[in-house]
Amino acid sequence: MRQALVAARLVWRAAPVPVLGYLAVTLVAGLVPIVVAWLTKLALDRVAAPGPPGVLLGLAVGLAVAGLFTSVSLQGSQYLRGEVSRRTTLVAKDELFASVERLDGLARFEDPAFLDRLRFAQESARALQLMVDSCFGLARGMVTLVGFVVSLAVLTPVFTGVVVVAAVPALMVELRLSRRRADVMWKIGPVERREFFYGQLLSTVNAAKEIRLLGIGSFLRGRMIDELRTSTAAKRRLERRELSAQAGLSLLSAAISGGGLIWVLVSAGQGRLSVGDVSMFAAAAAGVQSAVAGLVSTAAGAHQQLLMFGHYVDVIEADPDLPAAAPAAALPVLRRGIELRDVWFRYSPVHPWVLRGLNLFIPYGEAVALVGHNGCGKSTLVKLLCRFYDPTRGAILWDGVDLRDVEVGRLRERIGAVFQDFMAYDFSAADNIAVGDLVSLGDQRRIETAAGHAGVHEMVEALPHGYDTLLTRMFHQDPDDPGGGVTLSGGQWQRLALARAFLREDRDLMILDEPSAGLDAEAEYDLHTRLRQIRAGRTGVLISHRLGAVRAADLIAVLVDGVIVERGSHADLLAAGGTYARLFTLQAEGYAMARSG
Ligand SMILES: Nc1ncnc2c1ncn2[C@@H]1O[C@H](COP(=O)(O)OP(=O)(O)OP(=O)(O)O)[C@@H](O)[C@H]1O
Repeated sequence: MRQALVAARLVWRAAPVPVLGYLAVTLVAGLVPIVVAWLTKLALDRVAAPGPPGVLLGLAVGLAVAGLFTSVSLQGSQYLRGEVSRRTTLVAKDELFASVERLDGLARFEDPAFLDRLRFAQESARALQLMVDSCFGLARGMVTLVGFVVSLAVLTPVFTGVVVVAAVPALMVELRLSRRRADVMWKIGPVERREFFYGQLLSTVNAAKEIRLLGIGSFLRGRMIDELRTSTAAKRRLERRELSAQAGLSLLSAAISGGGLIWVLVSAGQGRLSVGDVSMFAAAAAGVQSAVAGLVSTAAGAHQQLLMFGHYVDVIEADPDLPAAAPAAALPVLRRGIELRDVWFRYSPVHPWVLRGLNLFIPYGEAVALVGHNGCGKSTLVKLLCRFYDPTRGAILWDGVDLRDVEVGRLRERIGAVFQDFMAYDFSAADNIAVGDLVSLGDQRRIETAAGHAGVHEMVEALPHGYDTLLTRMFHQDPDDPGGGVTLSGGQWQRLALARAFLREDRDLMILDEPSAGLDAEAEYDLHTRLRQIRAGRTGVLISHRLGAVRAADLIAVLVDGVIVERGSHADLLAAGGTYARLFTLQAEGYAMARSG
């Protein structure tokens, strides 16, 4: 019922007029077969016992009008159906992705069950029309059924009862089958998602290099086909089961019709029924049975679509993934600093601890560098600062205010960041930068300044269409250009991501996670010099494995096994002779050996 209500409200909101028109045409179309059957019976009776020709003519005109309506209504209902479909898909998709956008954290996107649900929800959003079709099909079937049942009951009440009662097991069987179908679709959801993943992998340019060099194309194709075989086998099993159940139901209805036909012919032979009655019986018996069969399978279809639509409802009504404080506290402009107080974190109860009671103070106006081995939790800490997850235990305090007490959007407005796995959007160069702060969309001066800070302005200007150059070869630059856009190098992309972050340089906190990993030595030196100038006196967190890049930081914190084991300036840490000193010396020796060797 919940799904049905949500669906009905959505369809009504999206397309009230077309849906009413579609319903009206559908209901009238449900009446037409009954009208035709009665007109035919009356015409045949007139032919058998001739009367005034005007009556026959009137019946013939009536039949012609019914035929005309059938063909016109078919075109009209197809248009209205299309209109309902277009409008509902638009609204449903918008609503679905608005709900996905409302998920503030990342955990749901790492939950396979949620991802399966989301895929079904997307399919349901596109196929909402099928549900409307089924419901209207039910209404139309009911109109036809009631009309024929009444017509048949006039001739033979007993036979009518048998036909109607025979529909009950059919309905039960079909409903069971539809539940089973929805069950199977849910079970094979992950299989289909994996198949889709392999398909994507085999057709994207990013994977193409490695797949070709390593020669793993047929291996991946094999895996894709294995997944497809698994889902196909499950569907085949389901359809065989459906086939045998439906064959049984067909046998039942054939036996009932055969019995009825024998009775009618015998009665007509004995003169108890007219030729028109026989034709009425044939039309009504076939009409009732096909209406019952249609109703049963439409009801089953609607039932299955509702079950699938349940995933859509679950997604749009999903609880927030990060608890929201009510009322939310105000987030002050940062003046003292950010404190991570005894922070424990693991990605889920089944994952190991990443942070284990970490304490760190990021003072206002200072640059703090995080250093540590791969996988020690540096990027995780950054994700907690942006509140993509909440600490499992402990707290993060922004000038004393717990991040959990403020609205997530307010917090993120105060942060600029370049993530280690930054995005390369298939947009123009200008838009790739402008998404860093949407108000700058179209503000060429701001975009160019940010690009200048990131040392990428000249490169972008030299592109075939300057800032308007499309940075992808997936789409055409314009319809007359067969070549598509351009592809940037890794380092060029990284500078562009930096330009995006520089649009937010006035924010309270700037996070740079490996901002120079893809840059050449000169560009790296240049970047850090610029950063020092631009970010002087501002709060920042910098992560880098190149220790030369972090030595100028006000504070360097060394992370080992989820806790900070050393903190201090470059000089302090070198003097302390601990982990940082060892790592720094190793790197410095590497360079020195390279120079001497
Ligand atoms: N989304 C996730 N779900 C589960 N585990 C994760 C997730 N992201 C990271 N991890 C795990 O958390 C640990 C810390 O990862 P993190 O990315 O924070 O390390 P890092 O210090 O930034 O490493 P690197 O220097 O290699 O970038 C790793 O063991 C990693 O496997």
